[in-house]
Amino acid sequence: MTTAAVIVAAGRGTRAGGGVPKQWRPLAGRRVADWTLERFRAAPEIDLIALVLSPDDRAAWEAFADTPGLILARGGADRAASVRAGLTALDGRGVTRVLIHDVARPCVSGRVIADVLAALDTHDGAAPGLAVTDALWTGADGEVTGTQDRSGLFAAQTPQGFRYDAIVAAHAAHPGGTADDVEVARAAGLRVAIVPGDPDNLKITQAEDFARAERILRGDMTVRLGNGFDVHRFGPGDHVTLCGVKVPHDRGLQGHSDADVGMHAVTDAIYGALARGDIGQHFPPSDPQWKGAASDIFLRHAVELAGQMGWRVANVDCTLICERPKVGPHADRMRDVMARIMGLDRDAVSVKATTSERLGFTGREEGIAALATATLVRA
Ligand SMILES: Nc1ccn([C@@H]2O[C@H](COP(=O)(O)OP(=O)(O)OP(=O)(O)O)[C@@H](O)[C@H]2O)c(=O)n1
Ligand SMILES: C[C@](O)(CO)[C@H](O)COP(=O)(O)O
Repeated sequence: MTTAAVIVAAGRGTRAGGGVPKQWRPLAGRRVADWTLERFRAAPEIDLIALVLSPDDRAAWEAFADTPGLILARGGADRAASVRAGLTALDGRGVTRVLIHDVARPCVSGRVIADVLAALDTHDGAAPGLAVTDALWTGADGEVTGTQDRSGLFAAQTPQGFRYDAIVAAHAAHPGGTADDVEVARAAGLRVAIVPGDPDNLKITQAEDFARAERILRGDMTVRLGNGFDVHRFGPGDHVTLCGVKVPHDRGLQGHSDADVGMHAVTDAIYGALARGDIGQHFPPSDPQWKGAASDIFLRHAVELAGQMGWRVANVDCTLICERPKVGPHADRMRDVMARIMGLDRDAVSVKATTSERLGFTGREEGIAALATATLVRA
């Protein structure tokens, strides 16, 4: 089963104003589109994403051109035409389920994505909806002209999910002019389930919606913590590399890279705070290009990834566990080296050491272990 997302981002955002289409405007430290894409990249169920762009948004085409897992499609004159372009771009890729989402809904949650997909087990389509709770009026010339029955009414959200072949056929058969893809699906006779929507999953439409979305995203989580742990065994050699510093020793540390156990633990703590796996996933030991690699490559990558995801490292704390070599005389140099790599002040980087009282593998001087904690804050 291959699950794709079509994110339609070819609109002009005329109601939001601002001189730039709303998806390219800043929001809580990133662009609206970056938040939306990140939400789908973070969803474990999503295998690939088609991003539908306006031919006029040349900078976006260039920026996203070589992004792995992202297929770019040329948008049309209205939303439905852009959806069709996204669906066509997925043709021949074995897609069985597709979620269609407005780029202008950057606060969509993993819960909503999962619920829509789960409902596709029993329905041809599924979409989040919020039961209307306010009274509904009709009005004209600034006056109320009547009250509408709100029972059974829902406010429709995205992502709207469908079996891929069914929604492609439904769009091909529809003359156009629809509000959303659920309308297209129902016109083709498909059954669409309503799953609980999320009040925070707003569509940025008017200028004032940016402030609400910003509050939601910033309030989402402002601090993240991650931990890292690593061990390397001793082997032949005349030095060890710890937290980027070459320390003379009567043995070396063994590993695929330079075996910098401290820097590896710090790197893993950052990946951990981002919930993005560990060094081995990003730099597989089976790949010969990382043999003997200096570990600053890994740490730089983790810090860059944090930036791309809207986070910055605030501080790290690393504890090296070994009987020898003595770390204390080198600790400040280690802090300086790692601070420079991460773009931090030395005060935000702690390196300390302990023995294990001659107990265990570190006590027997078979290897060195390292523990690290990283704090990330919103960039
Ligand atoms: N030709 C179009 C029109 C709209 N959309 C996308 O459809 C979604 C919902 O549309 P809407 O909120 O109406 O966005 P805009 O069309 O950009 O806004 P406006 O109507 O204010 O211009 C948005 O993600 C928008 O980018 C699209 O991909 N192609
Ligand atoms: C698809 C949609 O998000 C459902 O609420 C919405 O209809 C799209 O926005 P528009 O303002 O109607 O173009």
